[in-house]
Amino acid sequence: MSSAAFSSISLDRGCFWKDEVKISTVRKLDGRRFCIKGSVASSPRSLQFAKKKAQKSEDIVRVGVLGASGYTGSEIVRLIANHPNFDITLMTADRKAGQSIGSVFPHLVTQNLPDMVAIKDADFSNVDAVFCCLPHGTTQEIIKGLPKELKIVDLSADFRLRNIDEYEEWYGQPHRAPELQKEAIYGLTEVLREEIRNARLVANPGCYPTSIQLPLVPLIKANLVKLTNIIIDSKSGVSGAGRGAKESNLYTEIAEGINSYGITKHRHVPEIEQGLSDVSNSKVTVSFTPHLMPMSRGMQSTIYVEMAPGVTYEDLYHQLRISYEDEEFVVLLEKGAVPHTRNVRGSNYCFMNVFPDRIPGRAIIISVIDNLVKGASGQALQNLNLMMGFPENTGLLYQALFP
Ligand SMILES: NC(=O)C1=CN([C@@H]2O[C@H](COP(=O)(O)OP(=O)(O)OC[C@H]3O[C@@H](n4cnc5c(N)ncnc54)[C@H](OP(=O)(O)O)[C@@H]3O)[C@@H](O)[C@H]2O)C=CC1
Ligand SMILES: CC(=O)N[C@@H](CCC(=O)OP(=O)(O)O)C(=O)O
Repeated sequence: MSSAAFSSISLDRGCFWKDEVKISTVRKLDGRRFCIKGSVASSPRSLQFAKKKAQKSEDIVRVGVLGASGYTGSEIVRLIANHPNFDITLMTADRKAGQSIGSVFPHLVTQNLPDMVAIKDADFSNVDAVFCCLPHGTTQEIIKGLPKELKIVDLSADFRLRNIDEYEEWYGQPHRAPELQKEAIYGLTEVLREEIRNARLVANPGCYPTSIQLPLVPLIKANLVKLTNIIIDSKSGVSGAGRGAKESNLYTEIAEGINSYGITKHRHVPEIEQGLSDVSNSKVTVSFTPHLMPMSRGMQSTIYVEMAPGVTYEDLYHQLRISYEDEEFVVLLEKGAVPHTRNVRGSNYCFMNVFPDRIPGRAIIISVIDNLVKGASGQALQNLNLMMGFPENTGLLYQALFP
């Protein structure tokens, strides 16, 4: 089926309400229907009700956002505005310390939140959990100094690599909190859900590794693809590089063109290889080339694989279908439908599909996410929901922005 045909297919979501809780029914693109159990209401009236109800039962988690003045921090603030059980009690910034969130991000001006403070002035006595949205390197020192009872979801790369020598090799600096590294759980939600549920410190995956591991992990686990010769070509929106001013990210440098970068040495390579090796029980290596696209958010990974002997494209499609049919945020499109970044923009969904290559024995996989949501803050919220015992989808049921 062509991409034009895909635009006429609807996800056919329906819903009903029970005790102010929204129960959604969804028909996946292959026609089967399932229920999203107990999705919390997202209408403003019901949201207020849910918050009041939660306050009564003291079911509110007090959340700190470290690095709220950055792109991923501000996405956390946007998402939590729709969360019935999470309240932000602390936000930090560096250069923008002392400012309100609305003055730094005018789209968040309606949020009635405390001003952002410098980390050194942060008071954690009113905080149960933090999202750490800081640059790598800085993060290890800061997390080391946080109260030990805090639950932490770290969006940086500082605790993703189990091997601290590998961290030093790829990040060019020694690991400054190796004792915490041992405790950290890698936060690829759909793959490590049970471990994440019981974790105190979660290392949220990088955006490229999320878009790549979600399709490859089930296929590698099922021994359907060869572990050699995996070629990955990824493209990212510019927000992937953060809000800090850099000459190479000026409009004039980015618009009307694309460029590859980090060829053979991008620091997500060891993270991708660690995740794929874990599920195959042998060392997997990949060729990975990222590209910068003239768009603000969105990410696509195109993955070329050689299938194991006797395996067909139909087997890959079937495996992805059974792996993700009960997952809310990973959607395998109908056969032939092409994933578009714009169809996941602003949402926590990963859309994917697999195509037979014209070269016998090979297949092409495409997956798309919003780098700031499923690739960062959305997945982080999904993880904190699990760590705090709430339904994983709470506060995350946004459809993509369109157009
Ligand atoms: N952008 C993306 O798509 C993704 C990003 N990530 C990771 O998430 C983390 C945050 O990324 P992003 O939001 O894009 O980055 P930004 O550059 O947009 O924001 C960084 C934040 O950290 C603060 N900060 C910077 N230096 C310090 C410091 N020395 N001490 C305290 N605070 C500091 C900044 O404050 P101020 O602005 O006030 O100076 C700002 O709030 C990074 O580790 C990034 O790699 C992960 C997945 C995807
Ligand atoms: C477009 C762009 O520059 N993207 C970033 C990746 C963003 C990300 O996920 O980085 P972390 O591993 O630090 O969390 C990069 O290539 O470095």
